[in-house]
Formats: sequence, C-alpha cells, structure tokens
Amino acid sequence: MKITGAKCIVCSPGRNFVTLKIETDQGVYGIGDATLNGRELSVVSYLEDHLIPTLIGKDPRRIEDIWQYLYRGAYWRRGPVTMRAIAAVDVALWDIKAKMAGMPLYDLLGGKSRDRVMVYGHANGTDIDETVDAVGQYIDMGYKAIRAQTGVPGIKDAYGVGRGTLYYEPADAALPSETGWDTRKALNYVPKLFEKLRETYGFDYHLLHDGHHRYTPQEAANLGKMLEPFQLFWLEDVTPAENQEAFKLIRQHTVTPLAVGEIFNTIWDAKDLIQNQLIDYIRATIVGAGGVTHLRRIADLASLYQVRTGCHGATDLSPVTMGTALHFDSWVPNFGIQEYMRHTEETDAVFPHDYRFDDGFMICGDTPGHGVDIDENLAAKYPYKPAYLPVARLSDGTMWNW
Ligand SMILES: O=C(O)[C@@H](O)[C@@H](O)[C@H](O)[C@H](O)CO
Ligand SMILES: [Mg+2]
Repeated sequence: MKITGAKCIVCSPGRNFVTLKIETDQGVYGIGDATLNGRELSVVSYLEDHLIPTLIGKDPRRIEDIWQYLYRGAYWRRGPVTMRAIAAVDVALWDIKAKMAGMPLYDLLGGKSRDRVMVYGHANGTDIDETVDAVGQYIDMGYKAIRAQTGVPGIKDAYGVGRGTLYYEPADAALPSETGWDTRKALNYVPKLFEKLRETYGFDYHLLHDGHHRYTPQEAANLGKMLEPFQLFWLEDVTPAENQEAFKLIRQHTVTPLAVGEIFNTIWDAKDLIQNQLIDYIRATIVGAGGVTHLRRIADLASLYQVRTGCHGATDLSPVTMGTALHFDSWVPNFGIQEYMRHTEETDAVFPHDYRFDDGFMICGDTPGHGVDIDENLAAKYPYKPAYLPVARLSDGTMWNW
C-alpha cells in the first residue's frame, strides 16, 4: 500500500483550521488536524514544503515508523509547529488504518473502557453574577462539569471572558489585541466566584478554573489554598510549566487538584510533573502532542503515577481532533475528563462527524476511522483570515502571560 498524495485544506468557518488529507493507492484517505491557533500557516508550510514530499510512496500502514522518521529525521526535535505537523500525519494514518480494518478507532486502540466520556463546558461572564448565571445554563444543558471564568473589576479583558457567555473564541483580531492583567485583583476576586457558585449550586457539580499561566508559583499556591473549601475538580495552568520544578512549591501548600499541558507537545514537557506526581491531570492533546501515537505514550506514563487525562478541547482544536480525542478517551484506562468547547454550526457543517453530546457526556460514533470528514467544497467557501491570540500586559506595561 502506498501514500499517493497529501494536501493541506485551510479554511475559516467561524475560525481558522488546517486539515491534512492523505490519499493512498487503495482509494482510502485519512484526515488529520494541524491547527495551531494564531500560527496556522507555519504548520501548512512545514507540511507542504517539508513533510509531504517525504511521505509520497511510503506505506501508510507503517504508522510508528513514519512517526519515528518524522520526529528523528527532523533533527530539530519538538516544538508546537513540528509536533502538530507530525500529529496531523499520525491521525490521518490512524484514520486510514481503522478504515481499512473496518473498525472505529477506539477498537483499534484496544476497545472501549467506557461507553461515554464526561466533558466540561466553558461558562463565563463579565462579573460574578453573570458567570453564576452562565454556569446555571450549562447545568440546565446537562453538564456535570463546568469551567468558570469571570471578568475581574479593574482588569481589561481578563482571560476567558468571550463574546457571549456560552461560546469562547480567543483569537480575535488580525493582529494581537492587548489585554490587561493584575494578579492581586484576581486573587481577591476569583475565590469569591467559587464561593458564590457553591452557595448557589452546591457540591454536586464539578467546577474547574483556568489560571492560564498568569500566577507565579507562590501566587498559584495561594490561589490553590484559597480555593480548597470549594473543592474544584481542577485548577489549570496555574503557573507557566517550563519549570516543572515550580509545581513542587504549589504542591506543598495546596491539595486543590492541578491540571497542566495543553501547550505541551511531547512527553518530555510532562515527564517530571508526572513522575513526581506534581499534577493530577495531563492536558496534552491529540493535535498538540504528536497525535495518537505519542499521546498514548504520555497517557501510559501518567497511568503509572495515577495521573489522569484531561485533554484540551477548545474551539481552536478542530472537530477532527475532537472526534479522534473521543475515541482515545473511550479507550484510555486512566481517563479523567474531556474539554468540550462547542464549535459553531458553520464549523460542524464543514466537518461532518458522528460524535454527539448527551446529558453532560460525549459519545463517539462507530464509523470506521475517527468518524470525522471534511466537506472540501464547503470549506472553500470560508477562506483563511489572519487571527491572533491576544497578548497581556500588567498595569505598568510589563508583558505578561496571556
Ligand atoms: O483551557 C482552554 O480551553 C484554554 O486554555 C484555551 O481556550 C486556550 O486559551 C486556547 O486553546 C488557545 O488557543
Ligand atoms: Mg487552558
């Protein structure tokens, strides 16, 4: 069997996506997500100018060998662009293999460990009252787990507050928009949100919060400690994780569960965090961390240390990643939770899929492959539009972590 062709399909049905399509001499094709929010075209070039020429003629059944060829053969290893390009190839090849086997991907991985996958949605508001209402809307929709993010008085465009309370798309301008940050104001306000949420809805729902890399380790420990009475499911990205050691300080001071990893792109980013049990959930994703082949290795390492998966699932991860992730989540023994930020209707039309939401859970379909396709004619109606993630500055103008 041979790969006869491959191409990138760039489209923007409400937001930008990059999809890799790999074709074979057996007439079976596979698709993979290659979207890197705010840097999409860099992955298109990496694929079209550098990887695709090396794929033509290779046997698509040799998924592992192709993964090793692309990872080791680059010489310049790791990084978000490289690993998303490799992920797109990997997912497309798993899609082809499952189609050829006539199996849904979860069966190829080892079969289901659960019939449905618990997900969490994103509730947000400009202030505590609006956010409490938005959480109530998610509860009414059947969600058992809800991430809550609120605007903070005195902070311009605090993280996580989107256009509308039930949909959140951070890439918002043709050049990076400037937002503000003030840790002291956030530390004084965020705990009050969760106090109000527990007073209003009790403890039967999982509540999550994303620190989005904004706190120093000491501040993160302080926030984790202040949130302990509200029993969060997790506090995410509470401090930048390049320095994995930093989590030792946080761990010494709080039992609030910690989740990290949506920006990780290989097992090496997470190895020390997992082996030293400095986190409770690993957020690495199919598209971000080298595809099914590599994410499976990360999940297996995590399982040795009772760390569970909590894959990233924002709107900038296409339905191809969502579909593949749901197969992965249905199989992986140490599953924790799956993020599910619903895509727009335009996006869902471009990417027909067989997964579905049901009462706070997602159920992946049984179509051979990962169950997601792309309507190329419809995709062509939504041309790429430059869109950047915002940047953040402190009140004195210092660049901070968005
Ligand atoms: O946990 C999350 O969903 C966020 O961290 C993301 O929305 C993140 O901001 C975007 O994926 C960045 O593109
Ligand atoms: Mg996050």
